[in-house]
Amino acid sequence: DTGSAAAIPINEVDIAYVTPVTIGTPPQTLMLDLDTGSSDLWVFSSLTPSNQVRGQEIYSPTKSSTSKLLSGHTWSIRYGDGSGSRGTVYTDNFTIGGLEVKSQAVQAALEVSSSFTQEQSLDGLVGLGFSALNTVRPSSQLTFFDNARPNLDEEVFTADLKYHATGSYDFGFIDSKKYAGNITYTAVQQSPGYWTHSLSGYSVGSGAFHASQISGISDTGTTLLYLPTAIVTAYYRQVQGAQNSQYYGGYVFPCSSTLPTFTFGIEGARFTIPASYINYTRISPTSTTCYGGLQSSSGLGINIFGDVALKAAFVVFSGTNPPRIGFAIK
Ligand SMILES: CC(C)(C)S(=O)(=O)N[C@@H](Cc1ccccc1)C(=O)N[C@@H](Cc1c[nH]c[nH+]1)C(=O)N[C@@H](CC1CCCCC1)C(O)(O)C(F)(F)C(=O)NCCN1CCOCC1
Repeated sequence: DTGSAAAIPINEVDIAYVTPVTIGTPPQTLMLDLDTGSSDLWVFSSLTPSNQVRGQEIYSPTKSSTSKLLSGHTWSIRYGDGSGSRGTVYTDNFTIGGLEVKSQAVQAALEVSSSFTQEQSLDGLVGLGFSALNTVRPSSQLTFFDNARPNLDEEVFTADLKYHATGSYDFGFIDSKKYAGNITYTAVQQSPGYWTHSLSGYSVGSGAFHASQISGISDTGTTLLYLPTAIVTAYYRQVQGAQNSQYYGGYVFPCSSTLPTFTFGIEGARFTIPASYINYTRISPTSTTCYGGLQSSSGLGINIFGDVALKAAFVVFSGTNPPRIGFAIK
């Protein structure tokens, strides 16, 4: 089997991407954020208190003839930006882009934090990390990818995220029309459950390439690119008027600045992030100060290769044994 679905930016600065999925019988369509940085599939539901729902589509298990309560099971998750949710668990038929998993664990929210309530374009998440990270207790549940894997033509899914445009996620096949040249693969270390791998180095603008192993996670659910402070200061040293603002919690610069590109290595291959991706957003609609798409990871404890980096490439998440991740120019 295979599947293919759209990855649609939820706002004009690509803060996140959502994908249409269907749950249950008859199918209920929700827009979910496919997130390789976590492994819970959770949705706004008919069980979510109405004062916590603001425009989101909800999953109603009682309206689905194929839903089953996974009795006695609960879940609770906290994300890196402090947001979180918790609830109960059903199994039901779940489809992404024509690829169906019967009795997928669907985690129905009984409570969501305010940032989820405020994000009306996001009806929940599909965790595509390793199932070891799933928070359902007493027995943890498998991700959509892990459930689908035995039926996939190839044990892969791919991410083709785009700058200010709709991209795609494919399951079970690698679409050679979506990239140019070869795919360069590198080893993934799957503990504790992220797609953890190394970059082989970086360069700023037309500067020399600095070879160094930089370990981090490729995370479709994180907006920006977070790297070690030394690399980030080297980058912003090239930007007139840039400063690391305590007030804004990161590097800001005059929106009129000319930014250099940023290149990262995967083994021997090189991927260049255009300057426009790093001129992330104005700090407020009328401001002439802009916030960078490359920020320091020092507060996170982990380097995160988020959407700003991933949208510069065609990325193959390979569930083979051992797992690996591939990058190609597009
Ligand atoms: C633009 C921005 C200022 C950087 S943002 O912070 O607002 N962007 C958020 C994403 C977002 C999109 C839309 C609306 C609101 C928030 C962002 O990039 N958050 C990151 C990480 C971060 C921390 N600090 C700065 N950024 C995050 O938490 N990403 C998680 C998914 C998000 C959660 C909020 C909703 C959108 C999806 C994540 O799963 O990718 C993660 F990997 F970072 C994470 O937290 N994974 C949870 C891992 N646990 C480990 C223990 O077992 C359970 C799972």
